[in-house]
Amino acid sequence: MQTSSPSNSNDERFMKRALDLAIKAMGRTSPNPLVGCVIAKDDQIVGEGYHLKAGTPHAEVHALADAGELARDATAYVTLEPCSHFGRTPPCAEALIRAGVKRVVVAMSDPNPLVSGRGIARLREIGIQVDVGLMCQEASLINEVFIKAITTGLPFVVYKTAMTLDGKIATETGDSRWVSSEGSRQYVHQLRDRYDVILAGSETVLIDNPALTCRLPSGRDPIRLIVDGKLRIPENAQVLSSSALSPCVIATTQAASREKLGRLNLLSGVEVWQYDTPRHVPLEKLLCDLVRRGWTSVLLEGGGGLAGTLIKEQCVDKVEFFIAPKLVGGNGPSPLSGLHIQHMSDALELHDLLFDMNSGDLHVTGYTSRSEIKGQMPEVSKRN
Ligand SMILES: Nc1nc(O)c(N)c(N[C@@H]2O[C@H](COP(=O)(O)O)[C@@H](O)[C@H]2O)n1
Ligand SMILES: [Zn+2]
Repeated sequence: MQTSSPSNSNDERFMKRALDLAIKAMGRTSPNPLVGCVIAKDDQIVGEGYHLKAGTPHAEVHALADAGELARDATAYVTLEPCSHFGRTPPCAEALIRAGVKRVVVAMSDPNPLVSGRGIARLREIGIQVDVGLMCQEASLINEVFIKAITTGLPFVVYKTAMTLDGKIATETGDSRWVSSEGSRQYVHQLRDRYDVILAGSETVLIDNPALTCRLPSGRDPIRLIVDGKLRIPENAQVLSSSALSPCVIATTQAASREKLGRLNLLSGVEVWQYDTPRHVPLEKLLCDLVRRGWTSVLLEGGGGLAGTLIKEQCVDKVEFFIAPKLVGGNGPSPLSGLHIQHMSDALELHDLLFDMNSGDLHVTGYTSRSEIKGQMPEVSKRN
C-alpha cells in the first residue's frame, strides 16, 4: 500500500475533528468500526458525520449529505479507508466519486479483507488525490476492537478487576464490598457501556450475585455472558432477571442437567449455549461464537479462575486493574487464581502501560502483547 504525507496545514485539525466525531458512537457500532468524516473546502468545514450503528449509512455518507453541493472539489478526511464493497450499505468510495471530491485524506487503511486497499485504489484510479496515514496511530487505537475481530475472528477481551494493594479481590471471609473507590466503580459503568459483552464465571454469580448492568443515565446494558459448565447458577440470580434490556447468555456443557437447561431456556431474555464437552466450556470456541453473533468486544469481570484460564489460553488482550490503597492479608482470593506460572522468567509481561490515580485507586491499564497502536483511549465526553 502506497502511503503519502499530506502537506496542508489544516489536515491535522480536520482529521482530529473526524476522530472526535468517530468516538461519539463508541460502544454503538459493533461489529462495525468507529469512523468519522469531515468535508472541508477553503479551510472551512462544510460537512461532517460519523457512523452510528451497523447496518446504517457510513460516516462518509452522512458527511456528504451534510455538505451537499459544497462537496464538489472539496477534501474529505476519513478516519478509515472508504469502503469499496457492497455490504449492508453501498460503497462509500463511489459516493465520494459521485460527489466530486478532489482529495481524500485517510488515517488508516481498512483491515477488513473485503476492502483492504481497494477503496484507496478505486479513488486513485479515478484521479482523486489520496493521502494515507495521517493520525494513523490514533485511528488504530479507537478501532482496536474492530481490528482484532476482523483480522482474527476473535473478540477483543479486556480483564477488569479491583484488588487491594496486597493483591486480594476479597477478604478471606469473602467480603468484597467494596474493594475500589466510588470513582473507580463509576468508571466501570463507562466500560460496561462501551463493550458488547460482560463475561463472568458461575463462581462470581454464586458468590456476589451481580446484575452486571450499566447504570449510566444514557448507558446501554451489555450482553451478560456467564460461563457455567455445570449449570450451577440459581434461577433467581440477578443476571437472569429480565429487567435488563439485553440478553443473558449462559455457556454450559454436557454436564448441565437437562431439566434445569429447559427451565432456564424458558426465561425471557435468557439463552443457554450448550457445548459438546464433558465439563469445561471450550473458551476459544465460545469467543468465536460471540463474533459470529456480531459481538466483538468482551469485558471480563471475573472471577480469578476464569480470568487465569483465559490469560493462559492467550485470549485476553488488555487489563484494567484498580489497585486500592488497602491491605487485608490472609488467604483471600486472588484476581488470577486460575493462572499458575512456576518461574518468574515465564511471567506474563504487560506492555504499553498507563497509570492513573484520579479515582483514589491506582488504575493500571496494560496490554498482553506488544503493538504499535497502543496509547491512551480517548474519553467519550457526550453523545451526539
Ligand atoms: N470507511 C468506512 N466508513 C464507515 O462509516 C464504516 N462503517 C466502514 N466500515 C467498513 O465496511 C464494513 C461494513 O460494511 P456494511 O456496513 O455492512 O456495509 C466494515 O467491516 C468496514 O470494513 N468504513
Ligand atoms: Zn463505507
